[in-house]
Amino acid sequence: MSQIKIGIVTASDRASAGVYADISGQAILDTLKAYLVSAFEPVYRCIPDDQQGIEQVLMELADHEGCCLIVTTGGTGPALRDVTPEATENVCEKMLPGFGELMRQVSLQYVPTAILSRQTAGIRGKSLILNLPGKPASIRQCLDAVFPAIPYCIDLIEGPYLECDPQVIKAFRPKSS
Ligand SMILES: Nc1ncnc2c1ncn2[C@@H]1O[C@H](COP(=O)(O)OP(=O)(O)OP(=O)(O)O)[C@@H](O)[C@H]1O
Ligand SMILES: Nc1nc2c(c(=O)[nH]1)N[C@H]1C(S)=C(S)[C@@H](COP(=O)(O)O)O[C@H]1N2
Repeated sequence: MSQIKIGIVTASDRASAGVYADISGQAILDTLKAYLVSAFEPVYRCIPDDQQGIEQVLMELADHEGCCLIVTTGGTGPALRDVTPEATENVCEKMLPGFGELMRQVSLQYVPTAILSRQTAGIRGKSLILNLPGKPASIRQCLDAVFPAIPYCIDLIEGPYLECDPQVIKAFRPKSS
C-alpha cells in the first residue's frame, strides 16, 4: 500500500524568517495526528508570503510529493502581502467555496474579524488544498468544522482512504446505494 502523504504549508513572512516559531503549522500536524487513525507522512514547508513561491510549493506537494491533502495556514486576510487564496486558485482546477463559507461562519463564533479571511479550498489533480488563517487558535476551530467532509472528498478525487478516530472527529461518507 502506498504511503499517505499530507502537506502542511505555512505562509508567513515572520515565521519563515524565524521571528516567531511556527505554532500554526505545528497545530495542523497535531490536529491531523489526533484525527487520523491512518498512518501518514507529513510534508512540511514554511515559506514567505510570496504568491509565486506559494504556487510552486503547492504544485510540488500535489504533483511530485503526491499529497492527497495540503493544508495551508496564513496569508488569507486583506493585507497587501496576503496572497494564499490567489495562489490556491491559480493552481487549482476546481474550487470548493463551501469550505471557506463554513469556516468563516464557524469562526464568527470566536472573532468578529473572521469575515476578513478569504480562506478557500480547491482541487489540483488528486490533491485537496485547504486554506486556514494564520492565527494558531484558528487551526482547530476551522478543521473541526470542515474535516468531517474531507475523507469523502478525497475518496471522490481517487485519493487514499482516510480513516478517522470517531472519538475525536466523525468522518461523513454518504452510503452508496
Ligand atoms: N505560523 C504562525 N505561528 C505562530 N503565530 C502565528 C503564525 N501566523 C500568525 N501568527 C500569529 O497571528 C498574528 C496575526 O497573524 P498575521 O496574519 O499577521 O501573521 P503572518 O501572516 O504570519 O504575518 P507576516 O506574514 O506579516 O509575518 C501574528 O502576529 C502572530 O502572532
Ligand atoms: N477561527 C478564526 N478565524 C480567523 C481568525 C481567528 O483568530 N480565528 N482571525 C481572523 C483575522 S484577525 C484575520 S486578519 C483573517 C486572516 O488571517 P491570515 O491573514 O493570518 O490568514 O483570519 C480571520 N479568521
